[in-house]
Amino acid sequence: MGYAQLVIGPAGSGKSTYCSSLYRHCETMQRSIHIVNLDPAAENFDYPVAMDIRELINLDDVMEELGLGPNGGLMYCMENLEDNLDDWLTEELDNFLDDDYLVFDCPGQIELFSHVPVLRNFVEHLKRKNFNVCGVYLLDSQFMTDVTKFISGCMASLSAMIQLELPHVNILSKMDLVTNKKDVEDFLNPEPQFLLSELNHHMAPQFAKLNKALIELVDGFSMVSFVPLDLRKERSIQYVLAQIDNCIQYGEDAEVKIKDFDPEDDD
Ligand SMILES: Nc1nc2c(ncn2[C@@H]2O[C@H](COP(=O)(O)OP(=O)(O)OP(=O)(O)O)[C@@H](O)[C@H]2O)c(=O)[nH]1
Ligand SMILES: [Mg+2]
Repeated sequence: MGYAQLVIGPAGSGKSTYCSSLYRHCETMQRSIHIVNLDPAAENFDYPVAMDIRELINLDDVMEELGLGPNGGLMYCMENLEDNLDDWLTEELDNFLDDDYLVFDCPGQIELFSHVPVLRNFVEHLKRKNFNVCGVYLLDSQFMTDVTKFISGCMASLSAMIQLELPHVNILSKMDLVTNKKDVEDFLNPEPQFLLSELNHHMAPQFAKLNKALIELVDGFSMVSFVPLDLRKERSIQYVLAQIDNCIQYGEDAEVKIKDFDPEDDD
């Protein structure tokens, strides 16, 4: 059994920075973790890259040879990854041990988790290879200052969650940039009633029915919950990691072993 985080979220939401901070945190904790680059457009890395999509396909070559722009080129690369799940990915995964912990740093193009099946098939493949996978959705806290932005962020996260069908943890990134913590705290675990009244307050009266339907939808999926992440604080990283570990049952076997061990039995 392996463990994996699929780190997703809009462009610039802090995915790669999160991956490198997580790597350093685990290094300090003497915990083994491998970061995988799934972004064919990435160039600089703050973490050792354990596996790299750029070894499969090169974005510049694709753009030049097929006359595609950066986004079309990226989609082509990701579809190429999808075509190579059974050979390239399988071979690469064979390099890891049975209970290794992999973190996949994904590109930020929203298409990847809205209407193309690439990531979903990628995840299905990981599951077939016996990985416990968690979707880790990053949203920039800078976009979390009023209810309309919050709902729009929830919708994007929800569409990823539905598309991937994975245990899902929402993270509010870049908390160090938030000057007024109170503004954001309102949205970490909000009551549906609070969201609805805020939304009605922001929108013209003819949207009242739509607002109600939106809040019911978001509430119905019980996903209106974000874990704040402040990368300056070890404790914050540790807390986020514990939430994700819990989702993929990482460490539970170890815990059982400790619980089963009764020092009284020793004599
Ligand atoms: N202050 C602050 N800046 C951050 C944090 N995380 C990321 N950034 C900055 O936000 C920008 C984008 O960060 P990345 O980690 O590259 O974001 P990404 O989600 O990997 O972006 P794409 O790969 O392009 O989708 C960079 O300039 C980072 O330095 C954070 O926790 N605090
Ligand atoms: Mg990145």
